[in-house]
Amino acid sequence: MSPEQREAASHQGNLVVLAGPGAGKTRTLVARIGYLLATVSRHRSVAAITFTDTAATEVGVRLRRLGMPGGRRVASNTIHGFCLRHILRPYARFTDVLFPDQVTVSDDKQLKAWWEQAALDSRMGQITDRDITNLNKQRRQLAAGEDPQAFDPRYLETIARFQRLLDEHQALDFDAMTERALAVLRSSAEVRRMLAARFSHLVVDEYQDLGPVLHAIVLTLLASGVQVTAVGDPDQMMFTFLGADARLLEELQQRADFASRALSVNFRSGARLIEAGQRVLGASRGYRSAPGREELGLITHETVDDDLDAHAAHAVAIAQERISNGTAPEEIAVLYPGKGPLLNHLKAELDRGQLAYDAEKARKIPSGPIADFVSDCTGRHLSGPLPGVSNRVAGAAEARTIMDLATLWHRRRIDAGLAIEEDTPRRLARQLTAVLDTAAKPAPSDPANAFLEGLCNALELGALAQASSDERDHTALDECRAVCANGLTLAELAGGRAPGRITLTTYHSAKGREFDVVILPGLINKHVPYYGQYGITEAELHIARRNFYVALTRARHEVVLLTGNFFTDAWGVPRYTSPSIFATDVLSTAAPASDYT
Ligand SMILES: Nc1ncnc2c1ncn2[C@@H]1O[C@H](COP(=O)(O)OP(=O)(O)OP(=O)(O)O)[C@@H](O)[C@H]1O
Repeated sequence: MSPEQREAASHQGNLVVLAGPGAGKTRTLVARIGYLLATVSRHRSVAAITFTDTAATEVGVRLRRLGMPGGRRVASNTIHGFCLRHILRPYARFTDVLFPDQVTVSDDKQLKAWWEQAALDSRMGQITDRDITNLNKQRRQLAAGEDPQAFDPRYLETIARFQRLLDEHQALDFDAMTERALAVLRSSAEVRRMLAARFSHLVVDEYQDLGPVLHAIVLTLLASGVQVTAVGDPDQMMFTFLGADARLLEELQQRADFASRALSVNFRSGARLIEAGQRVLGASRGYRSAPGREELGLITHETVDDDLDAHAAHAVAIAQERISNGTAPEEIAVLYPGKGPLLNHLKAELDRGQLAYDAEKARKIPSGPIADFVSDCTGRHLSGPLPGVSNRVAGAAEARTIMDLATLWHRRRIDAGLAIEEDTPRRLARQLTAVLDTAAKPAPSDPANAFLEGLCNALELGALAQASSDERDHTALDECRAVCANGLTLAELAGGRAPGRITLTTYHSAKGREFDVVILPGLINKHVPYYGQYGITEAELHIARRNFYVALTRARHEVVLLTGNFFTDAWGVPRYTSPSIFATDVLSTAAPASDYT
């Protein structure tokens, strides 16, 4: 670990860690949890909240690798998992907060139908998906304690009616979990005391994107004596449309009872690329490359004097050239701003060039506990008996051990009411070994079909999925089978990137990932940043800039910028403009303003 990572990991007391791209957030966070476990009473625990299930699992895996298993002393969850397991299930019954014994998280289709009904009943009329996103954002602000007077009364009524529909059907969505967990905390000093007695620390990752309800939960626990570590990067905030707000992290930073540390070494990218990122931000954050790294990184710029189809053809030609020069296809990403003509042209050109690629959402494995378990088993199957030492799958989380998987499986069987008396993690581990450690060594590019079937049969996953309280599990195995029938490889089922395929994805979905080469076609003003019918607002420009920044900072060695002056928009209207202001910023020779804030 670097000195600044070490210092952040071993700080005493409440802490905000500002970590730029490639700063090794996960490594620092895990080391901090390890440090906290070692320095507080062994009767107390640390709660870690991460953005995704995969990240929550990764924390446990890495702790074990550090030789600090933590066991029951680390509660590593997503925000929803934390609310469910550590607040609602144990404590809701001691308060007036409604919480069904049998938790079923309703699926999106059902939730949409209830939102539509609520909107009709409150005379809001027909609503779109965008309205639902907006209603949910306002619902979060209300739950966090914002003044209802500031909201449109029709919105308020729709939200109240929607919540009544959830109650009537004994149903929940993910927001209801956080809202109700906060209500439990606020309504009972006893519960707050019990949580503070158990958890000495709460460590939260990706704080900039977690929103106002989590922030209110954090402040409530803080006031009850739990120490808090918040890790984040306001420059990479991407969930504004869900209510994320960089001011929440700032609010913690400004408190007298918090210290603040910045991780300014970027272990991912060469110095030239790091500099380019700061030019896009228009501010120097003081980021620098790893000590001793001589390779500066490459910024390649080409002007394309034609429409978006030519940008696509050019991007594909560059990818092909990098592959013929020795870059692995799975280490190349072509990133685009969003749906539209550029994406269609890119797909057509990739097909024409017979370049295998993974497009966002195609061949996507479902989410949820059973699907994650299948992924974890596949990761272990590929890594063999020495996970972490051999066969790391590009883009996948580190493989779990057989014993971890057996414990997970055991827990799921108990939750589903399927456990039998002979079920011990050790016996289950033997069963798992028989399926996962096969005589013939699997290759990441092997089709996943047969392995999935073998796994489902040997572990009776069908019954487990049907009995699960998480609705996503009911369809997860069929969805897995459907993508496997489509030629999914073992590497992909393990949550990684398919060997031999380049990645084609949006700036947004590139978050948290890294590639050797990042190709950015279509950098033309009004296309990037995108101008809607009425132009672009200051706030939208900020969001677009942050998204571009995230895209740019994914590269280890090379960024390719394809700029132009002309494109035909989604309505077939030709637009004559200039190279994207973001690309111009990257290419400008001026040093970024020095205003570290
Ligand atoms: N102290 C270190 N020494 C060497 N390599 C490191 C160190 N810390 C992190 N790394 C490596 O740097 C890379 C970036 O780390 P990581 O992906 O955790 O960054 P991050 O903070 O999550 O970045 P981002 O916010 O951009 O997604 C990884 O390949 C990681 O293994």
